[in-house]
Formats: sequence, structure tokens, C-alpha cells
Amino acid sequence: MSVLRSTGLVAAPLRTVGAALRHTRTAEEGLWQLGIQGRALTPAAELLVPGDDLAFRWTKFPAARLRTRIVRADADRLESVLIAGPLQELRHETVLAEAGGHTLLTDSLRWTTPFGALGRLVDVALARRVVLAVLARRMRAVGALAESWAARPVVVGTAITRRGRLLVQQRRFPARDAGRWELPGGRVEPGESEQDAVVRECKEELDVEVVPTGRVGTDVPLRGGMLLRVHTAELADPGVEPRAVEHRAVRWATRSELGGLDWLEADQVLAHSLRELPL
Ligand SMILES: Nc1nc2c([nH]c(=O)n2[C@H]2C[C@H](O)[C@@H](COP(=O)(O)OP(=O)(O)OP(=O)(O)O)O2)c(=O)[nH]1
Repeated sequence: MSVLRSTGLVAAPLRTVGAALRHTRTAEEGLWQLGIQGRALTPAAELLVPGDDLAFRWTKFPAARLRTRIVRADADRLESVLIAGPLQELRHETVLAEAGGHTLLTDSLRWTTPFGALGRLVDVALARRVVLAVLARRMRAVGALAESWAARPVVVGTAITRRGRLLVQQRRFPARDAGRWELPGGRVEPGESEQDAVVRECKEELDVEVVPTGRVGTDVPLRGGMLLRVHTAELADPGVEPRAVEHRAVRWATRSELGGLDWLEADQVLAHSLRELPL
């Protein structure tokens, strides 16, 4: 088995970098300059989710096709595995760690070539060089995208859980989103912290006090140039029932009900992370 590691530093917050890593464009961009065509096969949205497949083809050797599948897309880890191609095994992990306001990325690739000693020779002579070049270009593409997203205004979403259920709300407007589900929240105002925006929006939209407790998932770029960032929270008084002040409805959804809701597009790529909440 061959193992290759490379690291890089990006001047953007971890969850923003996590989002840029999941973007189909950064999966493709590092590759095409090297004559490798990469393309996401399944995603309905711009961010990859577990279960999405990627196909790679080297233009010089059209027979060298690979297909990989995303198996994890968490805030601090993106992981994919080989599902078809001329290798016995391939696993690619990118792990993210906070480093003083920047984000350290560590890529680890493990693969096993067929053909014994000949395969190992090709590995040493060619594969390692190509893989390192691909990872370096991908790192640059991720860095550029994450740094541009980090400058965007933030919309906070709030994942409020109580007794194993998540609070979701149904939009009344605009017409194109009416009837679709989202998390309580809204735009962070100038000079306001994200936690303060969470507390203010929940008071305005649900008429309850909440206590922010943390974060979940990667950021999600929104159409219109904003960035959705989801905080977790609890009701300050679990006995008080939230009510739909501006929305059509609010409800407490179980883990198994989350997949069946008609979510706003941006929230669909967060669904797998929301299922990891204590539901
Ligand atoms: N609150 C919230 N907004 C979301 C989610 N997903 C998503 O795409 N959005 C989008 C919809 C809007 O374009 C934008 C924020 O809209 P908003 O209407 O809640 O924000 P707001 O209260 O600050 O807006 P405004 O109507 O007061 O101007 O973020 C989500 O889960 N929660």
C-alpha cells in the first residue's frame, strides 16, 4: 500500500474551508490543468454530500478511469473511497484543524496498485508526482474559494434540539420558497455577534429565548452572495413552546422525519450533518 500526505494552510475559518472542499468546482479544478478530467456525477447541489460520486479520466490514457464516492463530508473531514478503477484500493481523507484563525488541511491518500513490483515502480516514478501536483492545485483552489466566501455577510441558522427532536419552520414567503422548511435565523447585523443574531432571530421568529451551544456542519454559500452558518442552541426554558410569528408553521421533527421535509436548497446539503445532532 502507498501512503502520501501533504498539508497546507488557508486563511479562512474551518467551516468555510470545509465548505470549499465540498464544492464540486474545487474537486474538478486541481485536476484539469494536469490533463485529468474530474466531474461530479450525482450532486443536485453545489456542495458534495455523502453518497455523491466523482469520475476521473486522464486525457493521455483514456482507459485510466477512476470513480470515487464521498463517504464523509463533515465540518472537519472530507473522505472518499474508490468504487471503480484500475487500483485495488484508494482512500482519500482531508482533515481540517483550526490554527489561529487559519485552517490547516492535511490530505492523506492511501492506495494499492495491482501488478506487484511493476505497480510499485510506476508509483515511485509517476503516481506520487502526479498526486502531489493534484493535491497542491486543489489546495490552491480551495484556498481561493474559502477566502472569498469568508468575506461574505453571514446568515445564521439555528438548530434547536429538545428531547431528541429538531425545531424546523416552514416559510410563508417569498412565493418561490413558501411551504419549504428551514432553520430559524437570519442575517447577522453590522456590529452584532453571530450568537447575538441567533438569540435575536429566535426571539423575533419564535418568541422564545435560546442559549447558543455550538456549531454544526460546514458553511453553505447562498445565492445572492451570503453564507449560511448553522449554530446549535437550546431553549432557555424547555417548558416554553415556540410559535410561528412570521412563518406558516413550526414543528419538532424526529431524526427520521428530517429526510422527508421539503427543505430550502441550501439546507439540503446540511441534512446529513443535522442527523448527527442528539436526535
Ligand atoms: N433563516 C434561514 N435562512 C436560510 C436558511 N436556508 C437558506 O437558504 N436561508 C436563506 C433564505 C434567505 O435568503 C436568507 C436569510 O433570510 P431571512 O429572511 O431568514 O433573513 P432576515 O430575517 O435577516 O431577512 P429579512 O427578511 O429580515 O430581510 O438565507 C435557513 O435554514 N434559515
